Amino acid sequence: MADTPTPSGIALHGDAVAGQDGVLPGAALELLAELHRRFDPARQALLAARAARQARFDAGELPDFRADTRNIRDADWRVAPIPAALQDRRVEITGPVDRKMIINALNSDAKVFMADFEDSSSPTWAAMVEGQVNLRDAVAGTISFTSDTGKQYALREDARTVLIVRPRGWHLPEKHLTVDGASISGSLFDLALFAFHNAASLHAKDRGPYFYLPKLQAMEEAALWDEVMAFLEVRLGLPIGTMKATVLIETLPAVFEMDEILHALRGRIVGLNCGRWDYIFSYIKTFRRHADRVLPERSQIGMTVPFLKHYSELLIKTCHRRGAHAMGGMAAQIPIANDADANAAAMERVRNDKLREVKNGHDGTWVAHPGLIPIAQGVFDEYMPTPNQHSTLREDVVADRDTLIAPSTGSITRSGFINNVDVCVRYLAAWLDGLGCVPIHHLMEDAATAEIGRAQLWQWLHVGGQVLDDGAPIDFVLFDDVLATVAHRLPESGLPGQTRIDEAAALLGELTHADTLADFLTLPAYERL
Ligand SMILES: CC(=O)SCCNC(=O)CCNC(=O)[C@H](O)C(C)(C)COP(=O)(O)OP(=O)(O)OC[C@H]1O[C@@H](n2cnc3c(N)ncnc32)[C@H](O)[C@@H]1OP(=O)(O)O
Ligand SMILES: O=CC(=O)O
Ligand SMILES: [Mg+2]
Repeated sequence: MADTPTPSGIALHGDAVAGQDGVLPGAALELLAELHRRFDPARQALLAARAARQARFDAGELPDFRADTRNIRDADWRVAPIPAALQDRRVEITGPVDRKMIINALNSDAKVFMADFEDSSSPTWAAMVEGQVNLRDAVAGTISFTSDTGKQYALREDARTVLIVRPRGWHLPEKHLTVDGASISGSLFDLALFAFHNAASLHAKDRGPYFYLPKLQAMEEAALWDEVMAFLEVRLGLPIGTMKATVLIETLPAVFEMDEILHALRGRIVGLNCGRWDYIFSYIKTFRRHADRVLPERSQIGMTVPFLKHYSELLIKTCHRRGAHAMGGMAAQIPIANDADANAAAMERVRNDKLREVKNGHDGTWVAHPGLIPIAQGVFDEYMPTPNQHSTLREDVVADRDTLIAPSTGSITRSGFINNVDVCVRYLAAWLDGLGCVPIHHLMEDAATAEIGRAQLWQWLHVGGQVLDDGAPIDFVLFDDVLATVAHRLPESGLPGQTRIDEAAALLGELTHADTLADFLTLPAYERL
């Protein structure tokens, strides 16, 4: 690793990648350093608060609404008006920040493209820097790409899809840039660099900049985002409130602070989103020591399971009361080539998922693949003739603490157990190889979906007393045997990440045997990138 000398206190680590000098000029580095010095102590304190809260959950406490913020929940207030470009968000496509993906997504008929530095990105230095280059070119309208087969890609002149960027979550460091010897936060790096390069141009077009904020756990974390954005607005000469945010409610603690999160960002927030996959992961993580709330295998945890149904409906009620969008989430099915029946069944599942969302009152939804846009759009066009449905107040929804954390019934089958191991190893291998989103067994898998399998394996093995539906105990003999079989079989499979299978299996073994559930799979994995 070569270190590149830069302005005082700032160091770049690792081999320089194409486009790095353009993305990280001195002025951008100075801005990042200033952000780090100003805001990193607060970020560290918030991460420590997460750990302290989890320790209380581990000791038996249950999450609940906060007593000290009752006045925020009870008072009548609304979020700032939503800009024209974000009024209608019925279909949002998401995807990692590689060049072809960005062009295809912005050329799609989706209302929004969420360019993702988070769940669907493996944060190699090259991917993070190239992602900034690609987005800068996309905003400038000059992005183009030629594939290995010679296919040319460019933005359509009439492309109208609105860009929203999702930076990494507060927990993730960017180790290739240190300030005074400490890694900068991935969140600050992604958001600030994107704003530095594109804010003026987007603002001039009434297009933002707009952001999706992931994995928040508390209103204080939202308040920190608000401070960061206000600071950047001043530095970049934008009116306060120009940067708009949509917050993913994808952790269990956050569902108890939805009003508070909207309130903390009320000058700039336009909606909340049901990030269902991380939410399921967070439910498992929060209750990792609670044997009475162990979830069944992943295939049995659909959005109609009580704790998920109540969460999504309360999100709609909360948002609409405050004048904010209540965005739905991602169905994991993707088109299946070469098997018409399987494809029809997968598309029907997506359609039913979107139908449930629009009928419940969501204002829009996510798709993982362009082939799903017509399905989602068809359903929302049919049931939502207006740009959004904020007038659906859902005052009928009663979601108290107990319903939001309700235990689930179901089973753990042998194939469900094996599937968790198999998907985790395949996904981790791809991630270590630089791919953050891959199709596995015809489903979209990203960091959030993989976390479910990883956390379940740990919990099933550590909470005690778990058995498969055939009566076999879930123990380390079973796990080690399945892991060895999977790791032995996979190298034959011709998958992305094939060369990292052994490393992925070793990491899963280590994480699953550890006495404590690691907070995020991506933290130990990042050390190996
Ligand atoms: C839990 C969460 O956080 S959800 C949000 C994070 N997850 C995502 O964003 C999912 C993004 N989706 C993807 O990465 C991909 O769709 C995958 C990995 C699931 C499947 O990818 P592939 O197997 O390559 O799909 P497939 O071969 O069918 O792609 C067909 C075409 O659609 C394009 N495409 C696929 N997905 C997307 C997308 N999300 N956005 C734009 N274009 C896309 C491909 O680039 C390809 O283009 P081409 O014909 O010009 O070559
Ligand atoms: O980010 C989305 C999720 O479901 O997790
Ligand atoms: Mg997520």
